[in-house]
Amino acid sequence: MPSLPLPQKARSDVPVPSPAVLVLEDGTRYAGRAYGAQGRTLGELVFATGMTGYQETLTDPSYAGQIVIQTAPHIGNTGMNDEDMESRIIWVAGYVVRDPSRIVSNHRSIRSLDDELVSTGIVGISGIDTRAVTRRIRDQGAMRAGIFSGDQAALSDSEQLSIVRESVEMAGQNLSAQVSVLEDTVTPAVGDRLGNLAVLDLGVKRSTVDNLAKRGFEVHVLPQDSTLEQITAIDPVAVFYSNGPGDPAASESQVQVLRGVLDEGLPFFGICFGNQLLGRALGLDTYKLPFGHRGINQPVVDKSTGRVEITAHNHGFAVRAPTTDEPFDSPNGYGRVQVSHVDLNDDVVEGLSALDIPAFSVQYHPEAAAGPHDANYLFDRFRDLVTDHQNETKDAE
Ligand SMILES: NC(=O)CC[C@H](N)C(=O)O
Repeated sequence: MPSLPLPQKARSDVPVPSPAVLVLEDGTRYAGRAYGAQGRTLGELVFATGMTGYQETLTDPSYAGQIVIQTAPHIGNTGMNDEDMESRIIWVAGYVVRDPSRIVSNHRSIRSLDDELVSTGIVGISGIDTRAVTRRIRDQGAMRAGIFSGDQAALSDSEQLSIVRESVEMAGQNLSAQVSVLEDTVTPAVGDRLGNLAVLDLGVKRSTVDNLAKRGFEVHVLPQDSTLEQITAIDPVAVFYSNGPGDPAASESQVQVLRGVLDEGLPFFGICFGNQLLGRALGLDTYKLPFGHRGINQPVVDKSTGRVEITAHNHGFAVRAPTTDEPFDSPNGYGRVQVSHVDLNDDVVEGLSALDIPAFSVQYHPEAAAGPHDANYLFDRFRDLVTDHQNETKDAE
């Protein structure tokens, strides 16, 4: 069983670490030390390669149901603060790190990551060679896994493995209800007010709301099960679908609502899960990637300009679209569609643009926190789409 060595001799001033084990569904086991809360947790094991931004990763609702492995070896050194939360809580199902920082050193830090994991009940494991686990997932594909510590560490190897193998797969899961707001929450526009924006909250991040508000939208974050009537009731100038956890193939009702939005002619922008649901509304399928994209240095080309952006990603599914530079017809009759962005590592579709209706989306994160801001122009593109649409509607009157 591959593992990093435990300290050989316990020092009297350092608490003796409790053992923990990471068990993959293929039967591989990695021994480590309990980190954060102790007990048992199950989820899809995914690796994130960002060298910064662990707080933003942990609080990104798109990670619900997933055990996150950080390839960055040293985690927790800047502690936790109130400003970098992407949502109100930590969403990961479990956390796998190599070397947790023993001290917290940042002027903004108000608590340690370890304390936060304990107080919020997130079961983690440290002392793991996270890059070795990552290589395994890269070669074998995404897997279900479990972390067992505390009394759960005493279960036999075969008991632990069968618990992992009986756990739920990510494919087919609709997790939107777990992460969404229950009531409309409003963030006022910053600067000149463009109008109300209806944001369907499938797991929206704070940075996205801030970026939209800065473009002049009064941002109404609406529950994930909002109907078309509830969306149009706020008199929106446009509609936005957020990022979020789960399998886009399992979000039928949100796809139907989006078709209603497109039929109304309302301008639309979607990010990540929102891109996948636009794809489905236009009549395309989604599929599961072998191990997903999660990091902050993915090269993506914007086909309309030829410009390459370095971008932040967090997705395990993608849209299947014809691999052609030419526009193709939407199978659902929404006119021509163009694959607007492509990942240069693996040619995965990273953006869609409808040419005959005011709708576009990207699979990656223009709000990038942490991460480069190369793609931040997409929020301007959305604002311009909305103002152009407003001008065209006025001209037609
Ligand atoms: N960040 C997201 O919106 C992720 C979308 C979807 N859950 C996926 O894994 O592909």
